[in-house]
Amino acid sequence: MILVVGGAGYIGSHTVKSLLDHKYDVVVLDNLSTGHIEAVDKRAIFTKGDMKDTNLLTNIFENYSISNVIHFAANCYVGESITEPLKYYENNVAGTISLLKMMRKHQITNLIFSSTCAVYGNPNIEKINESTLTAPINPYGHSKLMIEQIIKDFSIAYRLNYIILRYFNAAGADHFGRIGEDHQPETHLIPNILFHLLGRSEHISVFGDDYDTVDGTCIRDYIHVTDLVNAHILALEGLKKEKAINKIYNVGNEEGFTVKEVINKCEKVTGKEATILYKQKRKGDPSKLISSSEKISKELGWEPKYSLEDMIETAWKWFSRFPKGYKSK
Ligand SMILES: NC(=O)c1ccc[n+]([C@@H]2O[C@H](COP(=O)([O-])OP(=O)(O)OC[C@H]3O[C@@H](n4cnc5c(N)ncnc54)[C@H](O)[C@@H]3O)[C@@H](O)[C@H]2O)c1
Ligand SMILES: O=c1ccn([C@@H]2O[C@H](COP(=O)(O)OP(=O)(O)O[C@H]3O[C@H](CO)[C@H](O)[C@H](O)[C@H]3O)[C@@H](O)[C@H]2O)c(=O)[nH]1
Repeated sequence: MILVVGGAGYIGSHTVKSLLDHKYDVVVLDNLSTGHIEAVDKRAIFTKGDMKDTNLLTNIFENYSISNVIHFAANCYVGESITEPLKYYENNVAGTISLLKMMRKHQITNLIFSSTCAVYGNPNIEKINESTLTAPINPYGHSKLMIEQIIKDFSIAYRLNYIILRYFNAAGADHFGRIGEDHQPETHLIPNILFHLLGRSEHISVFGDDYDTVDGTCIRDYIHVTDLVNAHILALEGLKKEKAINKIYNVGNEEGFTVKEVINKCEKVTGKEATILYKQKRKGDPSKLISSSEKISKELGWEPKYSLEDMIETAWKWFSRFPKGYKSK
């Protein structure tokens, strides 16, 4: 049985569905701070609660035969992490320590952890690989890098097999439009462009237009949530065969798009025209992040299947059907 911590969130809920489709039994633990009960597939066992609640974790580990933990739970907004750093260190770092302690106590030895390209900070290179220097520029990135170190040290001292996945920018939704991205407030670029194109906001804000990039706006590497989910399925299978143990992998498309290019692509897919409002740079934003995902391709056989267009199309399908997210269901 797999314990998915944070399984009611955006990436977690898509992963839960796929795990169940792959015939894994799943228990979800989520405090619903940013997640949604409606996003959790009914075939999974759902427990509402916090990963810092040791009694609750004891109950879960005593009642279910958990072989692996997939850990998505975190606060994950770059901007908010600058204004509320303690929230990030407490929930992300202290929360993970609590989870690890309980895993140790109950002899659960397999972990997949959601890290981020934010651990690299603002590297001035074309493609980032796993050996690129880690130098976060915001508390969110710092919190994730601290957790990576804690997991490594924990694994040396006690028995733990781990895989750390450093995702680039997740986007898109389930291809059947059943679940999607629903954050309150939404800070991510693609949903905000699509909300605007749906008529739910007057304009799309673009944060900064004088970065050192082709058109002055930030470059990111967007990866379809389904491709990310597939990386977890492969990681789980890798851990089972012990061939990928204690590794860190980037997960991205190896292609960068500026904010303006993403807006253009959204206009093309939806056939609607956006009104852009240029604003100040957002604090803590690196100018360019593009992945090299060669390592995970070589070692786990992972390949991304979906383009930026696919991400926008599936997100558009989700937002058009459920313009108020899970509340409209
Ligand atoms: N979305 C991205 O582009 C992106 C990129 C890189 C890394 N990540 C990482 O992937 C993971 C999932 O991201 P997401 O976009 O799905 O975020 P999300 O906010 O949609 O999901 C996080 C889930 O964790 C739950 N949660 C938070 N704190 C908890 C706690 N203390 N106990 C129990 N549950 C708790 C939330 O309720 C939510 O359901 C995060 O760890 C994030 O840092 C996301
Ligand atoms: O309304 C918006 C929203 C975003 N942006 C810009 O679009 C780019 C992407 O921003 P997002 O907020 O969509 O994504 P981030 O790169 O800030 O962060 C996301 O990806 C990171 C990894 O890069 C983290 O892991 C994090 O969890 C996740 O939120 C940034 O340059 C941002 O300034 C805008 O111009 N307007």
